[in-house]
Order: sequence, then structure tokens, then C-alpha cells
Amino acid sequence: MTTIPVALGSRSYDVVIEAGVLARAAEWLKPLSRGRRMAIVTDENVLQHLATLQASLTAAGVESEAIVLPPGEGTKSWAMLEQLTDRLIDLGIERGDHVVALGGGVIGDLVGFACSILKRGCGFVQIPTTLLAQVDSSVGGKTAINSRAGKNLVGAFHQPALVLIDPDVLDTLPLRHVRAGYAEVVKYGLIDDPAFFDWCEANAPALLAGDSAARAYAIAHSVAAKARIVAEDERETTGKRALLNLGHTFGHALEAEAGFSDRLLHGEGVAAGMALAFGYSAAHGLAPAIDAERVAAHLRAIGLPDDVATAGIAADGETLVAHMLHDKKMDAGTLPFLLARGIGATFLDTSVDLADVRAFLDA
Ligand SMILES: NC(=O)c1ccc[n+]([C@@H]2O[C@H](COP(=O)([O-])OP(=O)(O)OC[C@H]3O[C@@H](n4cnc5c(N)ncnc54)[C@H](O)[C@@H]3O)[C@@H](O)[C@H]2O)c1
Ligand SMILES: O=C(O)C(=O)C[C@@H](O)[C@H](O)[C@H](O)COP(=O)(O)O
Ligand SMILES: [Zn+2]
Repeated sequence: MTTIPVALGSRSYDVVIEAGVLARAAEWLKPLSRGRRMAIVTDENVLQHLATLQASLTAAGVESEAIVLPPGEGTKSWAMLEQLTDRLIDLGIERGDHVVALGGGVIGDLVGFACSILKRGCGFVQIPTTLLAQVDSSVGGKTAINSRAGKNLVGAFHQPALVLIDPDVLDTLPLRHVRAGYAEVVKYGLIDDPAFFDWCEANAPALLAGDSAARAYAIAHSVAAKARIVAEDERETTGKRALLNLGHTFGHALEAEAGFSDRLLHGEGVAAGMALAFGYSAAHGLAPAIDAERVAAHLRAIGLPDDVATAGIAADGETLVAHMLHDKKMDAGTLPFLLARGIGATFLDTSVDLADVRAFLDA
């Protein structure tokens, strides 16, 4: 068992990683249940793992009630937020209770946000069931739904009380979603850890094939990287946490163009966005062209998009930049970009001219 603390003072919590931990989840959840019925929120594709979780709770004498939502990015919506909060209120959830989010980043983001506003804030636990959620979204307390105008535009910082990661649940995850989650894994190498990028190049095939050692290493390494960054800059105010946004300004614009649908998964948008950020950096003499090509080649080799066209998007630079103006990093009318000086050397550039970005995207 690996336990990684997220050090945030009174909001600190542990990320517990162990194969098979879902079947023992009650060991951690029973003390949080206060002898009361626990609400578990999940989606229709996670029912097998819901059964394992509920069996563990039942065996420990903890009652639970499942709320099963439709799968997909469309669930991060006002309509689902309303439905979910009404249901939690009907169940009598109190501030001192902990709601369990069992699912991918969609369920985690929605449940976390619902819990941030329910009775002005109740507790929640993340039990992530996708690679993306295990390496990224379950840790750090960013919660949100999408608005008509863009990605994650309505949300809150609300930390979970605990994150329980069972890598074995990934055995049922379709390969397309494993690949999409991998984009957020390789992101940590590109941000500030070139040795981890080397590891990714060597081990991505094993990881994608479900090799348990590669999977365990990638999850623990990613969680440790995210925990370190979040502990330094919980609310993205110093520029440190913004590094986790590498590829996201481009990626969210591509996702918006795809209508936040299965046409382009979040991780796929991030992959294309990271390749674009490196391409832009190289085109402007900031990073060696060979690094940008190495990043794009790696993403292509494992079947992820590496530009606008391979992301399946036909929009021009002007359209994509218009989406970017909703980016949450906007500051007094300026949009800072995550660019790179090379692999493992990402930085926040506040001097990017959007006309250059338009021209780069059109080229
Ligand atoms: N809060 C954060 O810090 C953060 C970080 C990264 C991404 N995100 C958000 O996360 C979301 C994407 O998350 P995601 O990629 O997990 O998508 P997702 O939650 O839609 O899950 C992907 C698909 O896998 C299914 N699924 C989940 N677990 C499964 C399992 N074990 N077996 C079989 N099917 C399973 C789901 O039903 C869904 O169809 C985006 O909305 C993104 O914005 C948030
Ligand atoms: O945790 C963070 O900080 C991140 O930026 C992680 C990202 O992978 C994630 O997609 C996040 O939700 C994007 O943040 P946003 O502020 O651009 O919505
Ligand atoms: Zn992301």
C-alpha cells in the first residue's frame, strides 16, 4: 500500500493506493460514516465497482444509497447539479457527512462541486475509477461543472477528506479512456520532470496494456507530483499550480469546439494542447524544435492527437482563440500561456500575443 499525503494544513488528507482496496473500502469509510447511511454517486458504466464497494460497506454494517447518473461530459451540467443536490438533500445529507464520488473525473468534479455548496459545504471522498481520475482529478480539490460558454467555468476549490485508489478497477476501462488518462500522466514529465518523460516513452506501451507494475508506478508518481504542486499553491495564485494547466488552454478550446462531447475526450484535448504548446514554443524560438517533435511523436505513437486536425476539429485560429478568452487564467484582460523551454521545463508566459496564437493555429 502506498499512502501519499496532500499537505494542506487543516484540509490535509491521504491518497491511499493499493490494488484491491475497493473491496476493503469500508476500513476507511466506516469511521467517516458516523454510523449513518452513506450516499455513493456513480455513473451507469461503473455499476460493477459500485457492487464491490457496497458489499464492503454492507459487510462492515454501513448502510449505503447509490445515486447513478448518466456517463459522459454532459453530466457536468447545471441540470445534473440540481438533480444531484436535490437527491442529496432528500437523503438527509448533513454537513458532517461524507458523500462518496465513485467514478471518473466527471463524477468527481460534479460531486465535489455539489458537496462544496450543499448546506454551504459537506464532506466527500474520491474513489476514482479512470486512469485520468486516479492520476489527476481526484487530487487537489478543483471541482466544477461546465457552463454554456466553456469548460469548468462554474466551480469551487473543495478538498476531499480522502482519496482511495484501486488500480485494478482500470481493468474494465475502455482503451480509449486509458489513453486519454495517459495524457495527464505524461503531462507531469513535460512540466518539470524530464526523467519521468523518459520513463513514459519507455513504459507507455506496458501501461496502456494494463501492466500492473507500470500502472502502479505511473499512478503513484503522478499523485506525488500533483500533491507536491497543490500543497505549494492550493488555489492557483502563485503560478505554480497553473503548470498543471499545460495544454489546457488549447485543449479546452478544442473541447468547446467539439461541444464537450465524446467527439473529443478531455485527455485527448490535453494531448493535442500539449503538442500545440510545445509546437508554439519551438516556433517562437523558446524550445528546441527537436523537443517539440519528440513530444508530438510520442503522443502520436500511442494513438493520441497531436494537433488541431488529428483532434478532429476543423475550426480556425480566430474561433479557437475566442474560446480561450473564457480561460480562468485570464488576468486583467491578458491570457497567460503555459509554454516550454524544453521537455520538463514548462513556464507561464504572460507576454503571448493572441494574434500570434491565431496565426500559429491557422498555419
Ligand atoms: N478536477 C481536476 O483537477 C480535473 C483534472 C483533470 C480532469 N478533470 C475533468 O475530468 C473529466 C474527465 O474525466 P474522465 O476522463 O475520468 O472521464 P469520465 O468521468 O467521463 O470517465 C470516462 C468514461 O469511463 C467510464 N468509466 C469510469 N470508470 C470506469 C471503469 N472502471 N470501467 C469502465 N468504464 C468506466 C465512464 O462512465 C465514462 O464513460 C473532465 O470533465 C475533466 O475536465 C478534472
Ligand atoms: O488541478 C489542476 O490545477 C489542473 O489544472 C488539472 C487539470 O488537469 C484539470 O483538467 C483542471 O480541471 C483544469 O483546470 P481549469 O482551472 O483550467 O478548469
Ligand atoms: Zn486536465
